Amino acid sequence: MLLQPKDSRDHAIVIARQKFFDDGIVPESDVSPVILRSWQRCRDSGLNHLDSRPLDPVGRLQLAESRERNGTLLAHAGGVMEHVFDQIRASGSMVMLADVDGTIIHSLGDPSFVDRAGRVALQAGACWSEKLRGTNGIGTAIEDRMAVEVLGSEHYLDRNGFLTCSAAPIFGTDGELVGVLDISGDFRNPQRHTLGLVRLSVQLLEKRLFEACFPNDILIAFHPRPEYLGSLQEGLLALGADGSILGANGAAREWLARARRGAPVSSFASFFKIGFGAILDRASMAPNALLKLDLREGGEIYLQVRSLRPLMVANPHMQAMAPSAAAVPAVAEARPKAPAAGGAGRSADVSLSSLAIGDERLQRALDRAMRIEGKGIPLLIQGESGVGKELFARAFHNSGPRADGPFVAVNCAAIPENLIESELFGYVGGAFTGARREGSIGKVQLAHGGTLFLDEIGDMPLAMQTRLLRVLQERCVTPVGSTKSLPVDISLVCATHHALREAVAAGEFREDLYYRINGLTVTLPPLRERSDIRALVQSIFDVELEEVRRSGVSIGEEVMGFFERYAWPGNIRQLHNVLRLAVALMDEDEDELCAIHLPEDLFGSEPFDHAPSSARSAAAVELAAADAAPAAEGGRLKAEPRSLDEIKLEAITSVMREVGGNISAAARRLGVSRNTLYRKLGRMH
Ligand SMILES: Nc1ncnc2c1ncn2[C@@H]1O[C@H](COP(=O)(O)OP(=O)(O)OP(=O)(O)O)[C@@H](O)[C@H]1O
Repeated sequence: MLLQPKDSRDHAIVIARQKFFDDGIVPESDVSPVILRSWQRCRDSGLNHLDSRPLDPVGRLQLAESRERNGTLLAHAGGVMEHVFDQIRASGSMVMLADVDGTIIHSLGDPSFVDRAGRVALQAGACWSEKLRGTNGIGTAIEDRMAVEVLGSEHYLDRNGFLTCSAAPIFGTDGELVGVLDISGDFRNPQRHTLGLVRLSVQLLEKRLFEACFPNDILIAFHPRPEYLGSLQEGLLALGADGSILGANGAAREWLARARRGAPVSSFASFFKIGFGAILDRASMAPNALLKLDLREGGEIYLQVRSLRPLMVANPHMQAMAPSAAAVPAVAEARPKAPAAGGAGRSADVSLSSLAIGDERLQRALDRAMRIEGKGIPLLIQGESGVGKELFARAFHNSGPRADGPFVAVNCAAIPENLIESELFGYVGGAFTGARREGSIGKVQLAHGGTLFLDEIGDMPLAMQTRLLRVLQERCVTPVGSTKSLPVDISLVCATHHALREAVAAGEFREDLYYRINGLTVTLPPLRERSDIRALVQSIFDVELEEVRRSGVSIGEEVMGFFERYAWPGNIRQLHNVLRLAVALMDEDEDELCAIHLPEDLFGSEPFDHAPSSARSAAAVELAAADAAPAAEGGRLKAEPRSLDEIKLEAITSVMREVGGNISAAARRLGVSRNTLYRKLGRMH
């Protein structure tokens, strides 16, 4: 459309409306194609431009559900919207965030330019889909998947002619639509550059969503011109440790498609001339440096490695080299824990009696739990992280009458807040954006006839606590998006390392739910306070030896004494990992576990110089816990029994430490290529 003075432009649109609505003429020269396309869509769907019926906002529950589904989007959009609002505060405009259906889920600003009814229409809960409200910023941006400006009379419904709207669609990491950002104000006071501001804000938001989606992967930014690195125009790729492309932002997607002339690009290697391992080596030597690379298809590009987190986890020395990346928060593990490999029997066949190996406090907990088997009394297990709460829960299940039924574990702290509901209760097909067409069965339903284990129940959001309470009271579950309740018969076991009573007092945990889940509470002792450490060490060691088909290996008295005195901040999980690593480090001909098989970071270079006691420095304790962490994660996620490969990976970690994190040196020492080493390290996470 030609740029005209405001009044004459308004006038031209008003005339065009008359031609369109009264005479049925399509005024192509007077109206922009995007508006005209939208008018035609609205007319084809039977919408009357004179329609003035009031439109009710969606119900509170529906709004709450949408806000929960869009939790990640909301979390990142909040700051961006406030920043935008600061820029336009004086103009009396509103900033709005809508979901993919066009429902406003967050709005900022006071629309003093409209009456009360108009104000309601611009608040959270109002739906601005094109189907309901005709041509408008939000609805038309959704339909056309592009940024649009809808000024005054360009709105399809006469009654919306008081508005001017600038909106841009927000795309997720797979290029799917996740929402719309819109700025709306009085049509008599249009602001120049508003559409540009919306576009920029959406780019910023998409960038934040991208970074949040791949916190544990290698991120590289690139652009053909170095001055664009760090700008919103840069391409961003998330890569696995083997160089496979896990995600690309909009700029990267466009650019890759152009560079490969439409052919799919699945890995770094198919794109750049230089090997991925060499890039990472250079980046670890000079973090944040700009690297100039030659492309396979010709030409060159500038690139910056932003996050090396997967490699840093394997190699703590690299953290010091890449401080910006070190700040990337670890993402909670969304998958339920895989069965733990137990020293006192494997999790699949562990029973309450097999856990009893001599500690009195533990014995009391086991006795009490045995007494409530099969009686339908919920069990609450308390204790520090890593003391074996999940193993205890499995043992409780295996020892009771439901042993042949399912044991379903859910880690409430590990599931993003907006997914807990669908994870627990399931959903029907099409219940929300991103939902699988065939729907999904929730964990509560999966546990029907067996045991539902809710780990870290203290971290369950309040809204979910209410829903869970209803399920426990009514013994029925209603999947998201369904109206049908399904009966469920479950035995409930919960675990927490929080003092739940205090959480109740602080109003963070529902009191009624607290009483419902703690029919019986047992508290498992921390490892340092157990009197049966020796027996526990021996039984875990035996299982680890068996896994690598070894026998006839004993534990040196010096080491055993150390184990008994050590503070074990990571409890049995840490002990388990220390023993697993020790077995991997022992040569075939060695028949005694001694100090040299233990992680240096745990005990220092002279293992027994630092008598372990509560007097140990906090830093040393932290180191020990950190040392156990990578293996702990690996151990939790992998199904038993462990393969030789997994044991090798743990040995690689140790060589990496020895060579100070130098990938090339580690590769030389291990006799493999750097790429193989990166691949193996990547597989660990
Ligand atoms: N009695 C035991 N014998 C052998 N291994 C054990 C025992 N108890 C726990 N473990 C091992 O310790 C690790 C941690 O156990 P588990 O996951 O049950 O602890 P947790 O208290 O639930 O931890 P968190 O609070 O972090 O979820 C697992 O690898 C498990 O196999």
